[in-house]
Amino acid sequence: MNTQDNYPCAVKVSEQTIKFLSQYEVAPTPINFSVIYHYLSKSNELLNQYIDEYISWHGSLDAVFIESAFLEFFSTTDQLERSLLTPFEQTLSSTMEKLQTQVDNGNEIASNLQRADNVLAKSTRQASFKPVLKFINATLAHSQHQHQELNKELAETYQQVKQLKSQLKASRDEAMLDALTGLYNRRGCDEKLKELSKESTHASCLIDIDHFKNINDSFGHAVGDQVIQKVAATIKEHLSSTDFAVRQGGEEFIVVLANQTKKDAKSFAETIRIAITKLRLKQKKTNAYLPPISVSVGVAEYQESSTWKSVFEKADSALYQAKNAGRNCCIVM
Ligand SMILES: Nc1nc2c(ncn2[C@@H]2O[C@H](COP(=O)(O)OP(=O)(O)OP(=O)(O)O)[C@@H](O)[C@H]2O)c(=O)[nH]1
Repeated sequence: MNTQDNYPCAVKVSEQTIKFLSQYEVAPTPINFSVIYHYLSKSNELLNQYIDEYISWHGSLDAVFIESAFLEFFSTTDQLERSLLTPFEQTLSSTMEKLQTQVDNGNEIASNLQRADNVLAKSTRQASFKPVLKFINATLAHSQHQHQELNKELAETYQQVKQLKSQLKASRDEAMLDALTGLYNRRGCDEKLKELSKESTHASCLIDIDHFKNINDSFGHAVGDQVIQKVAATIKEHLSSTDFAVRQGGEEFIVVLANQTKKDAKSFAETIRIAITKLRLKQKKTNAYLPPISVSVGVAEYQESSTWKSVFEKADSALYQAKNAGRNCCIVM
């Protein structure tokens, strides 16, 4: 059953999941919910076999087994969010709505009872109904109180799910970033490239710090790291909202300029190159200035029939030429 894009179907399976879990007296926690939701939607044959075998052998289910199924069949944060948190959040939200409707209905009944009570108060003949009315009122009040308490608990769980989702998003975003510079890493680069239109023209700049080994050798690795950070910050300052920058590794960076040509990229690369030559970096320990820094840049263009792999290879050849041409320059291919 494909519940992915089918909201009514997903709600139905969510409700069946809650019933199923309560039948086996297993709490509807996000993990239990997710595993059984997938089991009932028959989205994974192996998962179904795994659970069916356990039930036929033990005649029951328990949270420890369900957690083992979770570890076996669900692992990445993406799966976790898609398969577990989102359906769980939807079910919680629809359950809360239903409860609220019941509380509202209860309020209406309570006000009707109050009206009946007022009428009876004026009549001495119907006095025997009064204790009955009182009993119904007390039962209703008790049930409403329970509903409200349950709703409060569900609202708290709902908040926890929301928090978990934003933590997952933060950790997913973090996994796409380079820890030293805050630019995208290779994985982030792959993800960002997927967002670009395959039919448009884009440009790529490959930027490499010149003679970086000398900086490390003369001032140490920590200063080398600070130079990398400074160059990354300079690149970042010049990006528009549609561009993105990547630390490809070591002292090499990629900038992708969305919907721009290699001519645009050349002028962007020149701006960056000049800005970097103007940096005046001081070593904190000695207060001495570091020698001027420069970068070489290779530019290549993505067109409709290109692959990004071929574009980066072209940019790499252009960068190689820029290094051979004496560095501190930009070559377009
Ligand atoms: N500080 C620091 N150094 C790094 C890092 N990653 C790589 N390196 C160093 O960067 C240096 C790169 O040196 P090379 O590839 O020879 O290039 P280069 O000295 O910049 O010379 P050209 O590119 O030819 O101008 C090596 O010494 C690496 O050890 C890093 O994360 N931090």
